[in-house]
Amino acid sequence: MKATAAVAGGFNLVDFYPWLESVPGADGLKSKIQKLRDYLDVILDKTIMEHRQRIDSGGGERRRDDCECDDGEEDLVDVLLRLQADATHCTSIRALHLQIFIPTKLPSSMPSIAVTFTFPLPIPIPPLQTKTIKRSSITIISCKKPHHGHHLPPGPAKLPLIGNLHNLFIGRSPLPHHALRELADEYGPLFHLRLGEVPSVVVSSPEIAREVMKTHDHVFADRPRILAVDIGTWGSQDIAFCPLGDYWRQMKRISLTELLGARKVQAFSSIRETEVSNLVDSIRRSSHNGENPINISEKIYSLFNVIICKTAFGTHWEEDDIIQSMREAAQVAGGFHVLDFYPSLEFLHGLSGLKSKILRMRDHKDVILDRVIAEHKQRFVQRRRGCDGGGGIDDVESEDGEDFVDVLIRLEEGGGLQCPITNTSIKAVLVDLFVAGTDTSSVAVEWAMLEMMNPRVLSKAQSQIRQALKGKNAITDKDLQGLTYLKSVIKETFRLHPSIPLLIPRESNQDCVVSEYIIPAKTRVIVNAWAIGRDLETWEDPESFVPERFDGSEIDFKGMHFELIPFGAGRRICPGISYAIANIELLLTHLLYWFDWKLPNGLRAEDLDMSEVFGLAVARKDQLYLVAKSYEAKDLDSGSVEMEVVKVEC
Ligand code: HEM
Repeated sequence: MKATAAVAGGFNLVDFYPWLESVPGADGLKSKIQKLRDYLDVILDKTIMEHRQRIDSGGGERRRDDCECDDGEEDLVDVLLRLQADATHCTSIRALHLQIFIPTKLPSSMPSIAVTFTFPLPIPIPPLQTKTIKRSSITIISCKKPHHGHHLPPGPAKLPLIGNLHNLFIGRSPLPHHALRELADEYGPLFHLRLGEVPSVVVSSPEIAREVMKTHDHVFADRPRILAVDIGTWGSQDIAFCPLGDYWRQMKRISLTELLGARKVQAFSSIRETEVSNLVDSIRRSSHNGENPINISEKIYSLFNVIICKTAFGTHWEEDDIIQSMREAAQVAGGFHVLDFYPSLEFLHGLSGLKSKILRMRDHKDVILDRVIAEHKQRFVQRRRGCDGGGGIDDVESEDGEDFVDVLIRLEEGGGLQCPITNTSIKAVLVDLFVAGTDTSSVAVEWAMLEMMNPRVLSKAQSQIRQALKGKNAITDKDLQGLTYLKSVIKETFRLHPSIPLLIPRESNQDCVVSEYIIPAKTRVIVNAWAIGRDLETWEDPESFVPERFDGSEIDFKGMHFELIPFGAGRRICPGISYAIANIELLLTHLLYWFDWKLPNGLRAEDLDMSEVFGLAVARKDQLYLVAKSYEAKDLDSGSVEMEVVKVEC
């Protein structure tokens, strides 16, 4: 070490005549240094190995906080090994400058030695501000970092190859939104993970959600490419997963103005009202005078399936292969398949059989949707011919009774779009709307019904509805305005059970500082709306279902209040909010107006297993069976018609 210090002083002949370096053996310095280095190599390798062994045998279990503070436990080798293990820091480092003072007896011409080593990439950069750490005779006094001192958010240590997948899948809840909340409890509301190959951050507080989805929305509005979804949507030609760009902008605008806007939601009201009335009849029939508990989950799902089919395609398919393949598409869209975390290993999708399964599902959808589009195009041409009074395409632009396919064909035929619509993009958008519009709404109603098995909430909701609609035989959208308690029940349901608990993943398109941490470009951003809805600092008694918490509160779910974001926020916000809420409100009003509900066999809500299954939309694992006591409109004045309930199958 002394000898190293002496040559590092820079008073050697070769330092003044750099060209001498190429002269073999000039002033003997090179060979001297090489000898020194070889000697140090042996000693330092041994030292590093000993430290590594100590860390591996338990010293490595130190908590992050302990490691970061200058607590006298770590020496310099420990610090550097810890940073090396935490590979996340490699991504943002430019260089690490260590200036080392070696206080030793030196030639009198040199009062002390200050040697600066500059380590190039990928030496990891420490997650600390410029800071002095004294360790025996060595002092790190400067540490240059990019991004003005910002570093990555905290997170658990990464393992080679799998990164933090073990933190998600081993020893924690099997449901990603639960596991991620547990991690947020340890690492805070913004933490960093490497999921396989994918650098990710997880957002678990309203404040950080606001920063990501509002302040820096332009940075975080892209979507990661999820292979299964990409194949299933003909190369992400849909709206939900297509990359930010002109195509997405155009299709989002079309979805908001032509497909799901207020005018269109109003235009679809007759489909909604007819189908909900049909469901009421079907429940009356299936309850067999109250003898059979009803599988309400199935009924609700079928209803939303019919409604979306009719609004999208103008017709309705029974539950068959295509519906099944749409449902399976929803499962893979969750983006938590382990293969999604190894994008460079696409061939694994092939080996696992996932790719061929998705291709099979897509081929099946291809056949059916090609046929649907061809039929609609034929009808479009006939309508154009029928009204060809010289007006051409304008004559068929009457939007009455248009379903989604009609609208998209009209826009395709009309031309003039920045990004032309093709049959393939129509198919991708249809799959999107079907997947996004069915399960999401049906699980919301299912959770609402389940939470209303709390008799206090149920009777309060029913008495407001029955009071407001007293004597009505037909209920329409217009009757729903004043149903404030029902609206609070829906908000509370979304708070505790957001249909898509982790929203749809986002991806950053450039480096960005959030809450004083740097989030590099191409980081996957997961917003845990489920954890935010249960945040202890935001909500009082967050685990309880209390719709009254919204009394007199302005909080709603339209993307302005980041404590409640079941539909997301910012430019990627769900365009189907009005459509979904119109369906959900009408259905719940009918269910509560026409029937009294209870759990079969004297069960209470707290007896139910609330376990969930993960997919794009998260439903309860078990289907919900309920018993209905039916009311006829005429009975609302004169009292209830009792329908006995006997059998229980749960
Ligand atoms: C309860 C019902 C629904 C819930 C909870 C829901 C939730 C969501 C969420 C969380 C997102 C991602 C937002 C973000 O990244 O910030 C989303 C996007 C989307 N939703 Fe919904 N949704 C529902 C119903 C619907 C319906 C009925 C449709 C259409 C028929 C629909 C179509 C879409 C589309 C196209 C996107 C992608 C938007 C984009 O990426 O720009 N959703 N939805």
